[in-house]
Amino acid sequence: MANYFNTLSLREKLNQLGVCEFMDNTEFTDGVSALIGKKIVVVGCGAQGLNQGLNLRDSGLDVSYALRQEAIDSKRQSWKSATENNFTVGTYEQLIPSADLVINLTPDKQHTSVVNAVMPLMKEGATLSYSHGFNIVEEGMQIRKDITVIMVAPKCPGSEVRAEYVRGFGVPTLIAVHPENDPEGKGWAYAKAYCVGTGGHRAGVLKSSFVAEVKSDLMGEQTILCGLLQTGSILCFDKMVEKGIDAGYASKLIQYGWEVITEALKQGGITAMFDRLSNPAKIKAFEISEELKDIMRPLFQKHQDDIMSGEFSSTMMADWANNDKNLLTWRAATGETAFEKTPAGDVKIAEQEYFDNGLLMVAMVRAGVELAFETMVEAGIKEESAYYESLHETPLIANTIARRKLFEMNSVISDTAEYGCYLFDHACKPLLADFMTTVETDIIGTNFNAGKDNGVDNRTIIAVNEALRSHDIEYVGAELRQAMTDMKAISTVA
Ligand SMILES: NC(=O)C1=CN([C@@H]2O[C@H](COP(=O)(O)OP(=O)(O)OC[C@H]3O[C@@H](n4cnc5c(N)ncnc54)[C@H](OP(=O)(O)O)[C@@H]3O)[C@@H](O)[C@H]2O)C=CC1
Ligand SMILES: CC(=O)[C@](C)(O)C(=O)O
Ligand SMILES: [Mg+2]
Ligand SMILES: [Mg+2]
Repeated sequence: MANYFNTLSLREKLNQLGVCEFMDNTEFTDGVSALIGKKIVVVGCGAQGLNQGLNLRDSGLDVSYALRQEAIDSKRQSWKSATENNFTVGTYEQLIPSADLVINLTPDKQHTSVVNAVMPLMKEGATLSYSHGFNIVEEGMQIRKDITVIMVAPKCPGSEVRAEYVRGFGVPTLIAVHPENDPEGKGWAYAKAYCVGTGGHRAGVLKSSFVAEVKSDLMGEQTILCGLLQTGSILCFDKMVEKGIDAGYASKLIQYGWEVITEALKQGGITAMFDRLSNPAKIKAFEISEELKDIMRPLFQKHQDDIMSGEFSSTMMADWANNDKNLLTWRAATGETAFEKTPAGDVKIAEQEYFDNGLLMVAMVRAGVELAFETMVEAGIKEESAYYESLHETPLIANTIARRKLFEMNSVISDTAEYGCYLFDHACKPLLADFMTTVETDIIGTNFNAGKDNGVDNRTIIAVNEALRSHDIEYVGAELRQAMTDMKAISTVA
């Protein structure tokens, strides 16, 4: 198999990268009806598998799980998750032949072997679905021509797919039909019904393509969503401890700080997040984020270039062939960092304090969100897709860090995202080394406003406010958030 994207002409590459149509509510008036009475069989019951299945069942659909024999025999976690939630569990041979929709939610590295095992068992005219385009685009997997191939990709970690659904909201979702596999023309009806079943239509849905999804998802996860939050957590923690801040305090400020500051981001964009700072702090955080953007821009561009060329995929697939040696080594090393090994202190931190004592974190979030958005759009990804993949998903990843630090984030995200996160982290830490030598506790660990009056130069604050609100991400974000009428505020740790 060859990388499907690399077989396309430049014109077709740009066409497929540019597929992105916002689908408003009127597109979903049929709800889940296209899938009522259909047998849905989910292969894999992990982060996405369990949580999507719970949502689909709660939406009235017939869901069961086909697990690999060894998961059943040795009662692995996936078997426990499916049976403890009272789902029917069976083998491929037992459940696939009668399935109308087979949802493949196994790890990307297993897709080729899983699809090769499952496809011969699928009945004529069945549908196969993915939540990430890697197997089709980066590996060029060929699917039997009578099978419809669709994608429903939540722009969110599995745990939050469920958490937002339970709150009565949902998560932004990209849906697609593989142009090579829509023999009966039913792909979009199935993809829309499946998307409604997960609650995605309440947050926002883009009619996308396998190419547009994979090239943006890899970029978002490697840079702003996981990579920068990992690098930022480690660098900020080490800096505070180096400067004598209590380690328990430093740990708590970071573990919960990303969630608190990005809750403002989720509700009102970068402008709203910066508005939580005093004027002097806003100007300082703006200046820091401009400097961080200049330092990190080449690294963001390198990640996007390597994703577009297929260089990233071949690097990661070499590790698959080497039994995930790098992934497992880097996962263990992350667990040994001081931030991961220092529990959050039993200390009260007021919600506002996370902003006043965390200017560097606010600056990192702005720098990362804007850089990821700019780099994706420059590479041919449309703004709506880039928004969901950068600004909106950052708070959802931050929710996982608030639960159990980087361990939780790296457990809940896919192995593909985790691998890319470590690649970014290894390159970004040295890149920021010189900058970090200039950092004092006034921008991370203590209240920036202490001992200062609130005065600023009028022209400076006017220019900063204009720069923050005039970024393209703020316009597309305001539009997309208007459609998020069901968005719920989450209670953040004070
Ligand atoms: N994680 C996330 O938040 C997101 C993931 N995605 C995509 O969703 C898909 C699933 O990812 P994710 O939920 O993270 O995966 P997980 O690693 O969380 O779960 C994988 C599941 O597949 C099973 N599995 C592992 N190896 C095999 C195998 N060889 N054959 C059959 N089943 C196997 C595992 O069960 P066991 O090991 O017990 O057999 C587990 O149930 C991927 O395509 C990913 O890119 C998309 C958006 C976000
Ligand atoms: C959670 C998500 O959207 C990721 C980061 O793309 C993934 O886990 O692959
Ligand atoms: Mg993603
Ligand atoms: Mg991903």
